[in-house]
Amino acid sequence: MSTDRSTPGFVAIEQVRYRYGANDPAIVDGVDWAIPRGEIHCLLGRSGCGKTTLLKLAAGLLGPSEGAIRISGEALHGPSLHAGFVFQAPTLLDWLSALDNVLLPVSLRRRVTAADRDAARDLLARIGLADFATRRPAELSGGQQSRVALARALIGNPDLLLLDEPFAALDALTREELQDDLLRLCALNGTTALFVTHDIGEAVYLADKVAVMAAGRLAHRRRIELPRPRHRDIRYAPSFIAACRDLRDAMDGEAGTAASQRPAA
Ligand SMILES: Nc1ncnc2c1ncn2[C@@H]1O[C@H](COP(=O)(O)OP(=O)(O)OP(=O)(O)O)[C@@H](O)[C@H]1O
Repeated sequence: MSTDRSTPGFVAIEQVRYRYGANDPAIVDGVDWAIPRGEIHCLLGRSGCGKTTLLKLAAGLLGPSEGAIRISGEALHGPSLHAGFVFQAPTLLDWLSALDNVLLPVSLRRRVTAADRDAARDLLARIGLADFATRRPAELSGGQQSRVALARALIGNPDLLLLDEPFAALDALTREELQDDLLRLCALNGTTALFVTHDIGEAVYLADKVAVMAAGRLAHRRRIELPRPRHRDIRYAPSFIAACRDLRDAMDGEAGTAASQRPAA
């Protein structure tokens, strides 16, 4: 898609509700959310509050029970062709090299060209894996596997990147490096991203805007005004710490509210 990347509401989630079964409670319960082109928005919330379900709705992997999801103004009726995905586990194919894993989305659609191979090598180089292109996943560390998964999601230069706690299993320092890789690659292509996490610091570091989800609703939203490009030193800035504290308070407040709304045992 070649429309203006500054158009507001590139991703528009409009009054969306979702129930897994017709008589089940709404897991996503009346969510409104607009993500302008080129922005990174983070969805923060405790385990089980509905984050992955909302991400699957945004991906078109689930269809809303009520409401609509639009990408660039068009209602989504199935898996989005314009989105790249990064899941909690890297989910690489063991028998393919790192390079061929990155090229997988292309090879599933058509014959891989020399230009595709160059693009994949370029992506691997940008995330520090230039010398690992021929290695199989088992010969890579967890952090390197996550980098390959990120490169695979970006190979088609998607307009939208959807990430579901992609770095949760990594140690803290590797996670910070991956966050920097992600910010660099998104900035390079103006990629719009929706990133699910339960880590407050990760959300503040990455996001233009953070939404706190509790019991299926977006209970609190906060724009993150920290300058870009962001550097890891910013994590010690008073404004960073204040944003983390505000979001933590929102999560604690919503946890109390959600608990008080649960039926008594
Ligand atoms: N396929 C399904 N069928 C029925 N219920 C489901 C299904 N998938 C998820 N749920 C329920 O929906 C609720 C929200 O799940 P979801 O995975 O969206 O939460 P989450 O916030 O992403 O949690 P986590 O941080 O632990 O991944 C949970 O109560 C879960 O049990």
